[in-house]
Amino acid sequence: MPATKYQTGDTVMGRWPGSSLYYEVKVLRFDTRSHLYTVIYKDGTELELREQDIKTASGFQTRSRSRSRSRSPGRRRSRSRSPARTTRRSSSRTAAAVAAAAITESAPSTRRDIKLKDTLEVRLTQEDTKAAENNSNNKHEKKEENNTASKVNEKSEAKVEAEPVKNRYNLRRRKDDGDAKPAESQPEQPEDKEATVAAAPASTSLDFGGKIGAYFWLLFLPAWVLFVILQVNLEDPSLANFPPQLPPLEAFWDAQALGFVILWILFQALLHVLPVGKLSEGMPLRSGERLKYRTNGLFAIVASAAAVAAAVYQGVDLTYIHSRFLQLATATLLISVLLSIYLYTRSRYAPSDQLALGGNSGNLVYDFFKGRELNPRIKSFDLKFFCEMRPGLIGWCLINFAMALAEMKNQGLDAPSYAMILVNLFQLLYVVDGLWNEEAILTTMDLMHDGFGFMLAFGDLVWVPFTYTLQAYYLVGHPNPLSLPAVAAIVILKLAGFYIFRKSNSEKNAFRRNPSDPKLSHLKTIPTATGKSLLVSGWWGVVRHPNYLGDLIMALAWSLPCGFNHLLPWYYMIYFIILLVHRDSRDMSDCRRKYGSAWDKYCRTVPYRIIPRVY
Ligand SMILES: NC(=O)c1ccc[n+]([C@@H]2O[C@H](COP(=O)([O-])OP(=O)(O)OC[C@H]3O[C@@H](n4cnc5c(N)ncnc54)[C@H](OP(=O)(O)O)[C@@H]3O)[C@@H](O)[C@H]2O)c1
Ligand SMILES: CC(C)=CCC[C@@H](C)[C@H]1CC[C@H]2C3=C(CC[C@]12C)[C@@]1(C)CC[C@H](O)C(C)(C)[C@@H]1CC3
Repeated sequence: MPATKYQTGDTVMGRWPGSSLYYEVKVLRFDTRSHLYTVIYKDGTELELREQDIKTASGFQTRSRSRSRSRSPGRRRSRSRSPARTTRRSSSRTAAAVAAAAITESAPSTRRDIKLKDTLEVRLTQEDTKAAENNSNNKHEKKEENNTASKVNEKSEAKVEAEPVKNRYNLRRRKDDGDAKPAESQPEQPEDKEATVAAAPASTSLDFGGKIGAYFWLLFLPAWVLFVILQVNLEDPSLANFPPQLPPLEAFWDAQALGFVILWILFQALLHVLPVGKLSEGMPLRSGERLKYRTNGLFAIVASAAAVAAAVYQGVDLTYIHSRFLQLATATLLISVLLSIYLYTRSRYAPSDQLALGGNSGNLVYDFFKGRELNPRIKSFDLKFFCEMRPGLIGWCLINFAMALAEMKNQGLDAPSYAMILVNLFQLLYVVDGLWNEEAILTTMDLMHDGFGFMLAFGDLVWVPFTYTLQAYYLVGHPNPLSLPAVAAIVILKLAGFYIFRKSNSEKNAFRRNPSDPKLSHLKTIPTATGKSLLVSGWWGVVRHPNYLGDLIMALAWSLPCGFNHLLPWYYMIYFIILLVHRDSRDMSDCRRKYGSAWDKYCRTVPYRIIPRVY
C-alpha cells in the first residue's frame, strides 16, 4: 500500500453508505486506481469507502450503554442491533441489515455531542455501466417474501461479485472475496461502542440553480403570484396583454385582509393541536428517532367547513375573498416571509444533526430559500407538517367555494356553472383525499428530506391557495358552458387519474410502513444495501413515479373545464409538468445516492419515469 492516510490492518470508523452512522471497521487494502479503501465490518461485510468516509476512532463520542438506555424505548431497542452484536445474535444477519436496523432504531445519546463536520456524501464511481448491466442483470431481482426490509440477498450478491466487475460503486459489498474474514472470526466489539450519528454534512450539490438560482426564485415566485392574480382579473388575460397594468402600491395592502389571514392560520393551528385523531409516527430520522404527528386533517377540514357554513349563515359575505384576492395574497406573502426569517434564524441554533441534507450550503440566501432545519418544531407542534397540510390546503377549498359564490353573484346565476362545480369538486376531492391519507405525507420527499425554509413556507401558504385556485377564479369572469358529454368525459378522466394517484401512493406508503404487509406479498422487490427494498412490480413497476402520472392526469381534468380560450387556466398544468419533472430528477439523484447500484438496477428494470413508453 502506498503512503496513504490509513494502513492495512488499521482499525478505524467507517461510514455506512447512505447513512450518517459509523461503525468500527478494519482496513484491508487501498486501491491506488480508484482511491478507495476496502474495509471489513465486524460481521464480515466488505465495502469500498472513500477516504472522507473513514475517520479515526478518536473523532467520535460514542454512546454508552447506560446513556442509550435512558432514552425512548425505540432508542433502547437499538442496543441489540449494531453490527458488533450480529455475530452473537445471528450470523446470517449482514451489516447491511443491522446498519439499516441501527439507522431505524438508534439515536445518539446527545445530539450536541456530535463532533463530525465533514462532508459525508457517498460518491458513486461508475466506471462502466455496460459491464454492470451484463453482470447484474436480474441477479438481485427476486420475489421477496416481503419480510425482508432489512435483508440483503447474499447469494445473488455473490454471483455478481464472482464475475469480473468493471462497474464499481464504492458501496458494494465484498463479502465473497477470498480474503474476507467470516463474521464469527472477528473480535467482539465492546457493547457500549455503538454507531454514532454524524452532523448534517455541508450541502455541496445545490438544486434550483444554486446560489444565483435562489436569488432568482426568491424574487420571481412572489412576483409571479401577484402577476397571475392581476392577469386573471383582466377581461382578456392573454399574453397579448402582457404586462398587465400595475395598480398603485397601496392597492396591494389591506390591514383587514392581514387580520383575516392571521385568524385563519390561528384557527387551523387550534384545530391541529386539539387532541382529536391519531398520533402517527414519521419515518426514522438520521438519528433513528421517529417524530409523532397529529394526523387529524379530516377533522380539521370538516370543522372548517362547519365554521364557514356558520359564518355564511350569519351573513358573512365570502365573495370578499374574490374582491380582496390581491390583498389577501400580499398579506399571506408577508406572513410567509416573516415565517421564513424565523425559520432561518432558529436553524442557526439547531443542532447540526437536525439540519436537512440539502439546505446546509453555508450560503445565507440559498439556505434561506431551501430551508435548513428538517423538522422545526415548537414543542410538539411541527411547523412544516402544519403548513403543508392545513392553512393553504384547506384555504384552497375555501377560496374555490368563495369563487363559486362570486360566479353566481357576478353572472346572476342560481347555481354555479358545470365548469365551476367540476373544478370545485375535483379539487375538493384532491384535498380531502390528501387529508384522509394524511399519514402518507410522512413518506414524501418534503417531509422526509427537505428543510423548511422560504420555498416550502411560501409554497404551502401562498403558492398553493393563491395559484391553485386560478381555474375557479378564471371561471368567475370567463364563463365556459359545458355539454353533458363533455362533463362526463372530464369526470372519467379525473377518476382515472385519481385511481392511479391514490393506488400508487397507498402502495408505496403501505410498503414503506410495513414491508411484510401480507397484502403486498405478491409484489417483487429489489433489496438495497441500506436494508430498505424497492418495489419493482405493481404500480412502481409500471413507471418510476406512477403517483406523478395520476396527478398529471388529474391536473388535465382540472384545466379542461375552463376551455381553450386562454392559456391562464392551463397555467397549473404547465407548472405541474415542470415541477414534477424537476422533482423526479431530484428524487432520482437522491435515490441513486442512497441506493447506489440497486437504484441503477431498478431504473433498468423500470425504464420510464412518469409516462409509460414516453418519458
Ligand atoms: N399538487 C402538487 O402540487 C404536488 C406537488 C408535488 C407532489 N405532489 C404529489 O405528492 C405525492 C408525493 O410526491 P413526492 O414528490 O414526495 O414523491 P414520492 O414519489 O411520494 O416519494 C419518492 C420517494 O419514494 C421512495 N421510492 C421511490 N421509488 C420507490 C420504489 N420503487 N419502491 C419503494 N419506494 C420508492 C423513495 O424514498 P425512500 O426509498 O427513501 O422511502 C423516494 O425518495 C405524489 O403523489 C405527488 O404527485 C403534488
Ligand atoms: C414554491 C414552489 C414553486 C414550490 C413549492 C412546492 C409546494 C407548493 C408543493 C411541494 C409538495 C407539494 C405537495 C402538496 C401541495 C403542494 C406542495 C406542498 C400536497 C400537500 C397536495 C395534496 C396532496 O394530496 C399531497 C399528496 C398530500 C401533496 C403532497 C405534496
